Amino acid sequence: MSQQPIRRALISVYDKTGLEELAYGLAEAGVEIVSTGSTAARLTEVDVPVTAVEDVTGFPEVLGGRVKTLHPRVHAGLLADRADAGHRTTLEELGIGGFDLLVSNLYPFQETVAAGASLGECIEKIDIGGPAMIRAGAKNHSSVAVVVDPAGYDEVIEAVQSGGYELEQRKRLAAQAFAHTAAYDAAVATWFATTYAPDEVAVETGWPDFYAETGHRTATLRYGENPHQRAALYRGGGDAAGPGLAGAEQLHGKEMSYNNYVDADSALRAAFDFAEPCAAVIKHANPCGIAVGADIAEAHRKAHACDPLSAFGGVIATNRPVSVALAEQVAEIFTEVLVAPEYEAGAVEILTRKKNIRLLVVSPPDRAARSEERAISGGTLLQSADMVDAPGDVPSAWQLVAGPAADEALLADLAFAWRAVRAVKSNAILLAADRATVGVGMGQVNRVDAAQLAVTRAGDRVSGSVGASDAFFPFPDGLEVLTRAGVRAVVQPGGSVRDEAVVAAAEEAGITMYATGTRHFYH
Ligand SMILES: NC(=O)c1ncn([C@@H]2O[C@H](COP(=O)(O)O)[C@@H](O)[C@H]2O)c1NC=O
Repeated sequence: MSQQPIRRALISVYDKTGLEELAYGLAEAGVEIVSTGSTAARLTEVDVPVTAVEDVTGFPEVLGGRVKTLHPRVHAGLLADRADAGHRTTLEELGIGGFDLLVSNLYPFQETVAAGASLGECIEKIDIGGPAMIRAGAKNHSSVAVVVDPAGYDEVIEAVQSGGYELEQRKRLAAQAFAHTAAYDAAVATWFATTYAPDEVAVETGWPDFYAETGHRTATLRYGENPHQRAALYRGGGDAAGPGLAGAEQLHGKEMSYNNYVDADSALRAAFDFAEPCAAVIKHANPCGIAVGADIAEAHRKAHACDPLSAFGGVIATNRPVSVALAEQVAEIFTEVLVAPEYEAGAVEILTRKKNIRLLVVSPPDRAARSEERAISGGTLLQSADMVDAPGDVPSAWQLVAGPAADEALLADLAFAWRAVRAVKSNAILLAADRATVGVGMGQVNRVDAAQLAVTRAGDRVSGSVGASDAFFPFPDGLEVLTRAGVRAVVQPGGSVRDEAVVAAAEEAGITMYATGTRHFYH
């Protein structure tokens, strides 16, 4: 029999959202309710008949709640397969009632850790009895329905009234239940490995001996990077309510594609590296323009001007609300995605004149809070995010290695170029003027070609521009491509064994060159 009537329910919930309505519905349908301590107290307060779990177990709730439901009378009731004659006989002989429904949610361990509670409080918020019950009921889904999310309470009432859940529904509920306890256990294990009981290597390096990433599917995508690839979006469990692209709200446009997400993420990374109003235009995860401006519309105008040809069909991110002026500009350009922290009144109406543009609202991503992951065959690489706060990222920490010191305006352009080059795939050379990119050489396998590409793209604008190189010049040749074309100042990490020759080339060309001591590869 696929449908399983609900006659007896065990309710043990920390989060009491929707509890009363659920209990009224169950009581009205004549379902017997068994509950733990404060869940039972709440139901009694609202006049719902309830049996205390202690009356079922014949054992008091003890040790400050550490032992409430951890009892054979509870677990046999959850684990007995009603289709198994032997199980039924055992329950009868022992006088144990079976449960048809378990409603439970767990102590808020993750929230307690996030709130900075003491280690002792965090330990106390590790739920033991709840996961044990949930896992028991979920294993025995042929007989028991397990509900772990208050959002499912309406469905519980519907099921009770219609004669119980179908087997397929109980299987799905069990799948959700195991996902719930798995994410919970992953959070506990991660906290032990990182904070409470890290091993020696973790203490020394910050990398725990255990790593778990759990997530919920929030979208299936039409396809992956190419039409023959399948793809979906999962939102990180630890990040569930957090900021970032995976939780962005889409206001308009077609469904986001896999490549849209990748490009929008690169665009956000670039735009939010700057404190001033900044716009980044991205294609294939590389910038075709980044600029800062007095306001966001000016920033976008400057970014777009870098390479209008490539900006066609691009993805734009801004680190400021989209103004009406910006909306008017973007509405004129074929744009796949615009992602921003907010849209000012009227901006969305202007942009939606374009049927296909995807408009996303995003809370600023907190990249520092997460390790960056990359799948490799058979494993995963983790690294801390490359932020713009490395020691050599502040111009005051740079070393002047050639030519005269830059004046304020030149230094501002160099500082802009140094930040912006981080958004360019290596090997990267970026040329800028007036705090806007004018030529980007990206993704080359040698630095000379990257320099040549940047110069070619900049065209006439190369003369008087400044250059940034994501890593040192291994030979003078790459730098010479820039100086011959008219670049007047360069910032680069330095540190090549041939630094002397590179500096000599800069001196000979009469340009200013700074060394940052910090590298920003981006692959
Ligand atoms: N120890 C136990 O036997 C036990 N059984 C259930 N719990 C949890 O206790 C909470 C409900 O308790 P109360 O009804 O007292 O608020 C639920 O989050 C449930 O997951 C337990 N608590 C922790 O492990």
